[in-house]
Amino acid sequence: MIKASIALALIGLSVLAASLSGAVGVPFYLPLSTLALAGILYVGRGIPKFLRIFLVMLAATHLVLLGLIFGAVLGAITGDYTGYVPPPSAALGATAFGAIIYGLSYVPVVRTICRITDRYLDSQADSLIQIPFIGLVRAREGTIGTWIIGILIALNLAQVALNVRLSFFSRDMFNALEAKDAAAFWYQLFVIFTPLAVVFVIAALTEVLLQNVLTIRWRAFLNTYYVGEWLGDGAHYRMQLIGRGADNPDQRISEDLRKFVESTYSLSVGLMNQAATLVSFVAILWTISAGFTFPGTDVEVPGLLVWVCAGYAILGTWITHLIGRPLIGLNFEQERVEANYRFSLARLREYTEQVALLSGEPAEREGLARRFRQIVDNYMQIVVRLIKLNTFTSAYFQANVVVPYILTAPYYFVGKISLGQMQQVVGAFSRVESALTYFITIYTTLADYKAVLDRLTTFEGAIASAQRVGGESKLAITQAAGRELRLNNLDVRLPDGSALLRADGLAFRPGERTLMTGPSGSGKSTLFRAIAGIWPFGEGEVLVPEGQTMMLLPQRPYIPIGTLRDAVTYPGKIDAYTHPEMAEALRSAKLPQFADRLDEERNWGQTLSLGEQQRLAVARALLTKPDWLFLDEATAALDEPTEAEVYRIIKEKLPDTTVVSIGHRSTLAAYHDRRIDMKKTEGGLSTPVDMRQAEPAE
Ligand SMILES: Nc1ncnc2c1ncn2[C@@H]1O[C@H](COP(=O)(O)OP(=O)(O)OP(=O)(O)O)[C@@H](O)[C@H]1O
Repeated sequence: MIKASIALALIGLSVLAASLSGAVGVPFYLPLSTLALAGILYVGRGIPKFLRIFLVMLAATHLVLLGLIFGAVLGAITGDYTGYVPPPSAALGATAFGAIIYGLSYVPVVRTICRITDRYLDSQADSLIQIPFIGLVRAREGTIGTWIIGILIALNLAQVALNVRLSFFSRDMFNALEAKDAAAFWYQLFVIFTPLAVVFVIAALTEVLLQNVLTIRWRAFLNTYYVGEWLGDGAHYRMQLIGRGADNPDQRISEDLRKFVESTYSLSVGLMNQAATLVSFVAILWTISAGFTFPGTDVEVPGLLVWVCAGYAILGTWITHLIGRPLIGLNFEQERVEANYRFSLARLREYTEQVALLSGEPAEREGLARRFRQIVDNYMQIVVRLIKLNTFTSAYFQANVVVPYILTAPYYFVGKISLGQMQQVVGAFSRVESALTYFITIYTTLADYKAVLDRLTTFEGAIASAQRVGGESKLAITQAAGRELRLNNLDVRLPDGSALLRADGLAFRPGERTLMTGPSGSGKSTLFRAIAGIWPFGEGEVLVPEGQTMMLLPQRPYIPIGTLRDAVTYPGKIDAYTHPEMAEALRSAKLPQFADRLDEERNWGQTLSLGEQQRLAVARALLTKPDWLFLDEATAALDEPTEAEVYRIIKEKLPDTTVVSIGHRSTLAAYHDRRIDMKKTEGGLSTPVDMRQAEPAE
């Protein structure tokens, strides 16, 4: 609060300096505006780092401008200064921008942007960067990002300054032409223009290079961060259990992060560039307009050209908006129908076998054609709209060429301005006009950017709730001495809080093979999830023998995209096992035909039958040799003789592994020593009952 008041007072000071500058002059307002900017910098120490970079760079610009102005004053005294004299308003502009940036740090949406951005700028990760002429430099990633953004801001401001200087070159060159002064003309061309043009090209190239380096490094950092948060501590699974803001994480991580980085850069630096351009060239137009009278009258209008230019830009943008407005909805619709079509194709690719079996190709073709027709129909509407819009914008752009001449010609003919000044107005007019147009049309980009920001924040929110649910879970997995796995006072619930099952004192003993049976939906798989530590809803304790490894095989195993070697070693490291070990595991798991295809890369999840996928998972278990192996209907797709063979192999190859299975087939009982049946109690709650104890005859 105190800081905001100080900043407000400083902004007031800077405005006061602005209003008095005309009356009191440079010596008065320069120290005042410097003091104001220094004050804003001082109170701005607490604002987000991203905004602070802009503040610091503006302060630096302010100092450079001050230097130029003092140089000019000094030059005027000694009489040999011929360079560019920045108007006092330029230094004041820097102060005003500083104040605006400080104010922005209080806007909620800007704070959200800075929160995501500062994550990168504060990154402590050790990193390397290749700097031309210096070589590889080691620094913290956040420091590298901060420096690149700082340099990019400086380059953008330098380009604005160069444009301003070039507009004076244009004035002087045309004045030389008008005066038929050949020496002055060549001087302007070679001594003034050429070095400026070289600097301009170098600045533009450096900007392109740095901008691309920045966006990819920034995106890489955010990508690692978001993927880490999403996958960390099982948040990805819990997010879909609680189901809030969890849709399409793929889009959020790939698309939205890319758009966030690109738009944050282009909007922030772009806005600053356009604002600086606007202020600089408005100052030029304002100065040249001095003494201009309203056409046909004797009334002097201060800054006449500025008002005409603003009116012209607003009128043009307004008409563009009226004609182009439907394009926003049409483009949105186009993205939607394109996405629908893409999704239909991807779905067809996934279910190609089912479609072929049902001879569903004609139906698919018709469905695809219908969806594609939507693309074409919408596209045609866009084309019609674009033609209307282009008719106006082309005419407007053509008019842009002559309008400034029409505006200034009368003043030129009466000798109020020189040909050079007329030329300078033409350039300044187009820059002010395009800067104003940029501000007015940016809202469509902002709407898109806001949507990206919302998707990222809801995604973060979903990750945070998933982490909270995990952290606050009263369902404890405790490592304990001893060799038994024991459930103490365990109440497992559904995500909505309703009770699902209760187990107290149930123990799984090492070496004993246990089969869990029970009606579908009674909670057998959920109990496995609780034991594995991924189910957060409920309370109680699962005592796990200390230091022992656990592996759970679900009914449909996950097969990653890649080689068979990737699939069989998942989630372990690919080089954790030798080629013969993997081949042997596949042979033991009754997949001998794949033993020499380990390096073949294909979508194995789609190629292998469900039974083969289940045997592949068994091969993983044979390689991993866990202390505890939980099989959740993990052999349900196998024929009975193969299932029997798989259980025999597990017993033979993993003699020290304790097996707990879930299954419905009665034949499974033969491979287990003990049966636990999930019974429903009167309240609808499930509870595991030890059938060996309950029915000793079995
Ligand atoms: N993420 C979830 N959200 C809501 N309810 C769930 C969720 N996961 C499971 N359930 C519910 O919990 C109950 C138990 O499911 P679970 O898969 O554990 O049963 P199961 O005994 O293994 O069944 P089956 O023998 O058919 O595999 C079911 O009624 C199921 O609908």
